[in-house]
Amino acid sequence: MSQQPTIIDDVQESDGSARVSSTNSRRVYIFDTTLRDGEQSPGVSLNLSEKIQIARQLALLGVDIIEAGFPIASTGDFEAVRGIAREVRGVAVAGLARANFKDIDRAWEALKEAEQPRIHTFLATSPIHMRYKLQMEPDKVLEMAVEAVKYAKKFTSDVEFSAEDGSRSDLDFLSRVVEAVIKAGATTVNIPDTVGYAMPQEYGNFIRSLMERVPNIDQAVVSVHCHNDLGLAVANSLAAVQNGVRQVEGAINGIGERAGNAAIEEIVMALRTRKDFIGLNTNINTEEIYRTSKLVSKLTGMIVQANKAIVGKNAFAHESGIHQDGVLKERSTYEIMNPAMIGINQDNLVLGKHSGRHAFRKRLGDLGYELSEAELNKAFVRFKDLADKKKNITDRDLEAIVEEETRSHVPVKYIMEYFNITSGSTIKPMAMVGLLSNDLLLQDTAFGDGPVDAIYKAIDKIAGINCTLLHYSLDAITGGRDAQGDVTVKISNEKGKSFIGRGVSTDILEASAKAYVDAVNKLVYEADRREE
Ligand SMILES: CC(=O)SCCNC(=O)CCNC(=O)[C@H](O)C(C)(C)COP(=O)(O)OP(=O)(O)OC[C@H]1O[C@@H](n2cnc3c(N)ncnc32)[C@H](O)[C@@H]1OP(=O)(O)O
Ligand SMILES: CC(C)C(=O)C(=O)O
Ligand SMILES: [Mg+2]
Repeated sequence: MSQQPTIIDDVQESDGSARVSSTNSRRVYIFDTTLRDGEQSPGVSLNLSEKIQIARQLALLGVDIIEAGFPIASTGDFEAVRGIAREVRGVAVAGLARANFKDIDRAWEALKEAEQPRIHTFLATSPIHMRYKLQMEPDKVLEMAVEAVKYAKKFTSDVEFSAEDGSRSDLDFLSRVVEAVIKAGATTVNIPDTVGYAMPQEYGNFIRSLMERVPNIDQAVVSVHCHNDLGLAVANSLAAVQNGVRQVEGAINGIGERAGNAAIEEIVMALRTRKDFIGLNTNINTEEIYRTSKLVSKLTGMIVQANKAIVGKNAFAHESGIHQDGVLKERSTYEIMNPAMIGINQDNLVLGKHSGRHAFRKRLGDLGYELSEAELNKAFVRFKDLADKKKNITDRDLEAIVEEETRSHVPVKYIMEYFNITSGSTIKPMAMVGLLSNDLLLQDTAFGDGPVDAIYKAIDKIAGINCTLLHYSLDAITGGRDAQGDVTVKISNEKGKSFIGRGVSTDILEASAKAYVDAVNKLVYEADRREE
């Protein structure tokens, strides 16, 4: 791999902002484009208040620059950039503009109230884009790029120029463009891999060669902006960083045009976790990563895949017994990052059919159960049977297993005999329930807020109890139209003691009724014992 950059401290400019010569800093600037390129994801459209909410969270996360939008694109985009520029402090706010005066004027109009406004102007430099899209000769492109930067510079000292499709550009021509735009005043030059075509080593070498060729390169921060068409956006960004780049552009959760942008959370955590290897820092408050990811996912509607690095639901979950045992003994056996660093505080041991006794005992311990070795072994067998049938084993399932193991001696006072429901859109649901007790059929009726509630109230009347329903959950044990409904309820008596009940049936009302009767039997047994 390429050589490490020389490491010295950041320097502060007279305006207080850190502007550094690319290879000389330990610091990598994080330029977030979730609200611009991220919003270019098909199907994503954020309104003003959603964009401001995300921008505020990005500021908390500690990104250095928020690209808030492309002001000329629409009134909505203009207002979002202006709103963020006005309201979000402590971070640079950028607006995108094509290399023309009209776009730059509009961008400045939106940005002018920002604490640190940045105009980001761009123009493609690859033969394919210049010939077919722009339909311009390279010299004209160079001239337009310079004019755009000079014009933007009239408004703000902070001007970024992006050579769109930079990675597919001719190195000599690109070097001329980069040198010229820096001379014109660009303080950041970005070399995007616009179509996600580059390979990490190739891109790293390309960036290094470019930086070696441009004599005034030290007067600007060199940046990259990688797309994920071949799944290499993060790898390419890191290769560029290792070759001297000090600004990385990306989006939260990797959203963006087509296959998306480099995922900021992955770049940041790679730099943090492998600081021993790369030797560079960011200013990111990593504990805010998970919250930011959740917010972006919720507001954009772009679901994060479970196995997505850093922020996916499974990113820190261990399901296999051998891994769980290792993690319980020493986390670093299977965890290269502490999830708390990312702001994830959930339990990372997921119980399933591949789990072992160590994890099972630990979870039961967390739920407050201390089982003898024999009880644990019996419960573990039942747990494995259930895990073979059911994908997600919940804490309620575990409680039900333990309850059944440790309270299996509870005599069954009531047996569900039948229930009938009267329900409809214009009447309050009513249930008639029959329970057998010592061969006697006990019946009663009750109204409820729904059919399940009506059944439960009728059962309460028959058993003469007054209890509180603490929890109700319904899972499908098997898939398909004939799926078995598995209901777990948790009720408590007037002293606050809780009892779990379970019922299984293809009819979910029947499963609900059976679960409740099961819990009620435990509750009345406890009450009868107290009276004796
Ligand atoms: C790699 C990127 O992500 S670039 C950003 C992509 N994002 C977007 O395009 C989202 C916002 N875009 C829009 O709302 C619209 O495309 C607008 C408002 C910017 C422009 O709309 P229109 O004026 O109708 O033009 P349209 O989008 O059809 O075509 C783009 C025009 O800009 C030109 N152009 C493209 N890039 C640049 C550039 N960087 N600088 C100057 N001109 C450019 C094209 O050559 C084309 O010009 P032509 O009309 O002379 O052929
Ligand atoms: C506008 C530029 C930076 C871009 O989004 C790209 O090249 O992908
Ligand atoms: Mg892009």
